[in-house]
Amino acid sequence: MTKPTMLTYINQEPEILSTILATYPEQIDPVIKNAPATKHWLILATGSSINAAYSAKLYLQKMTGAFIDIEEPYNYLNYEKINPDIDLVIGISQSGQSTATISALKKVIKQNHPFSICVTSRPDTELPMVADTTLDILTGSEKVGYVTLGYNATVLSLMLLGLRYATKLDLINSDMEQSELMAFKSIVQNISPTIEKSIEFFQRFATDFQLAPQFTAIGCGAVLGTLKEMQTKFTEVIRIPSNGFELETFMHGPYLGVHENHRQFFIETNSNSAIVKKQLSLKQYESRSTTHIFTISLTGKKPIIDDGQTLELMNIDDELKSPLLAVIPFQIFAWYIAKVKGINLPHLIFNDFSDIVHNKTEAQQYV
Ligand SMILES: N[C@@H]1[C@@H](O)[C@H](O)[C@@H](COP(=O)(O)O)O[C@@H]1O
Repeated sequence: MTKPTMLTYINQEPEILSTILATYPEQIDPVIKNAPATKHWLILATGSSINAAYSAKLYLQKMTGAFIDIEEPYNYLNYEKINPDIDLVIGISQSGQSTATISALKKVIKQNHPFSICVTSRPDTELPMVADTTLDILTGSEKVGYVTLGYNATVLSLMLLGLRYATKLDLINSDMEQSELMAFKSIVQNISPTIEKSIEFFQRFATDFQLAPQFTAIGCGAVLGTLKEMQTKFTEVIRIPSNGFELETFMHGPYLGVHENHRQFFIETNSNSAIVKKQLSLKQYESRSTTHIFTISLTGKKPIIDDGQTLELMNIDDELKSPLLAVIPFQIFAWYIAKVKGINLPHLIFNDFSDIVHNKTEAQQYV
């Protein structure tokens, strides 16, 4: 049997995310069956899983009306004071074996006794044993450590958890629930065309990307998690300086690092006009220093600056759902850029890492 690659898993996203939708609400109902009404949520996760949490956060917040904090578990465990108002905690670990997430979740449960949910692809591991209930993201164990499928399955699973929870608590009615589901369906149906368009876009700019010494992605709102995932994925596989910055954050320091070979990606979503204007002014300013500016658009509008370097994706009216498609180009680019740069991803490196630093309860069997 041939070994799966990152691309194998990216190509499974249309099918698995459709399955997640098709099993709604049966998959989620048992998870929230005993959940009380809550107001202060805490999400603990690291790596791609915390990026997924940021991607779902604004949608979750809108649906549930809860205040949602997201924390890196190791820092939280060792330094932070636990807010006594936290009444629901979610620990996310796709492998179920990130040690800091397990320990931080235990600590919050011990102190506050909140309702606790584990989100994972492996319900048979350590993290689910700590929580009241487990939401399985239905991907099975992802054998490639540079996760792609698991990231997006986590984003959708979290969003649907929020949708069902809001329905259960009568915060939204069933018509609204159905219309949200229809919107998710049309986005998920668009994953395959988005993969194709992203590959075509990569092919057009393959040499430009291959020669890149540095990548930066910029955007705001719900795509904050996408920007962080771009940073994680590009660093993991392309292994050159790669950062994702919130729009305003970029304007307070990082802009000074621009140079003529800097590759910049701007993510455009259906934000309000003031944000659109501000982002455009930054893009125009940056284009004075580098010609390597690319835009990923989810607005359905023709680019204001028609520079031929815009990847026009589906129009997503509700910008809070944009992360589900916005990440696809970065996953595709990460895989193909690593390839053209001659990085042999199936050749595993730092194989003794987990054994020595104990970031996971056991070494992962990646391929
Ligand atoms: N290389 C992987 C990352 O891709 C992953 O995001 C992180 C967190 O993993 P988990 O979601 O299993 O807690 O673990 C590893 O470091």
